[in-house]
Amino acid sequence: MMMSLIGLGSSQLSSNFYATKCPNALSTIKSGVNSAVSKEARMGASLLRLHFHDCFVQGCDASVLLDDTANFTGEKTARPNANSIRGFEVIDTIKSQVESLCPGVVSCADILAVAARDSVVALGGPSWAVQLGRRDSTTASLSLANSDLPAPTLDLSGLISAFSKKGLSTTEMVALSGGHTIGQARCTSFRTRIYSETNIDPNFAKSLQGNCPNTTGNGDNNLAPIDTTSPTRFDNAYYKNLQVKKGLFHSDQQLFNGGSTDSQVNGYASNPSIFCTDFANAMIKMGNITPLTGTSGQIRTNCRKTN
Ligand code: HEM
Ligand SMILES: [Ca+2]
Repeated sequence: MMMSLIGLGSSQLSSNFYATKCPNALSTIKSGVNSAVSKEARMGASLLRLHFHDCFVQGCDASVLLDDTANFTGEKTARPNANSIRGFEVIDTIKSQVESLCPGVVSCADILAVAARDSVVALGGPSWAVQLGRRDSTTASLSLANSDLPAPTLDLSGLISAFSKKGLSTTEMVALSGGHTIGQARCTSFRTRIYSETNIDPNFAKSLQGNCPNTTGNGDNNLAPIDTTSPTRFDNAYYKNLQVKKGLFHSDQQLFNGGSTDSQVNGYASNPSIFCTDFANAMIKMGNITPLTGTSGQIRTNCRKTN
């Protein structure tokens, strides 16, 4: 008994945290996600990415959701987030439903973790038991968002160290990168790759150039699917694309470029169920990055601002 009370960090989270405190919390979140994803499939991708961008900055504490104000600087203007992360209105809607059900009980950080899982499921991917009991930060970090969220220009060694800094292994990094099986990216995130790199399928590069002009400032926000084959299906096509040099980002193609992670990409490309298992386990691990628990932090009433 004493041992479980003394439990450290992520071991304080549990999958039944809201079972008596707010029994309908999880079904309410699931309905909110399903309704948003049925209106726009891409929203599933955007919600998955929100959880990732939360957890890599100060841990999974909903810091990413805090709005900038005259006297508060959040993470939304960080380079990887600005003009890019989305889904805040969906989280607002879910939060207000959960608040009317159980005021002051369910954290924004937990809503992000559950919404990420439900998004993956809604798009045909694996499910997992989300660990719960995270609390919300009263702070955010623009500088950590700029330094710790991986850039699409990173080489394999940079990707490995960005994940290692968060306690995630190279194997987990390759599995989590499979999140790029869904969603869209802006021209500015892949322009250099499609005009200057040689480890890219030439026809793939040419077709992307049509909607992403070479000159910076032209079409910067034009979108392309990250998984060119099935952008609204959570499958293993991302890895199959890498095998034929159709990774959209420089960083994606780094996972299959003659280096140490090629064999894992081959494994996931040929065995989708191993990818799904590894992805689910790595998501649980990512969701355990330095949560606030116990009496740390707070349960925000409005995910965009502290109480
Ligand atoms: C491995 C290092 C990673 C890098 C360098 C990276 C980089 C990026 C970039 C540049 C974009 C496009 C942003 C834009 O152009 O607006 C993007 C989108 C996305 N990323 Fe990643 N990412 C990484 C890992 C992850 C992980 C671990 C996940 C989730 C498990 C993830 C999920 C997504 C999703 C779903 C989108 C599309 C979002 C949407 O359509 O709204 N990424 N990523
Ligand atoms: Ca955070």
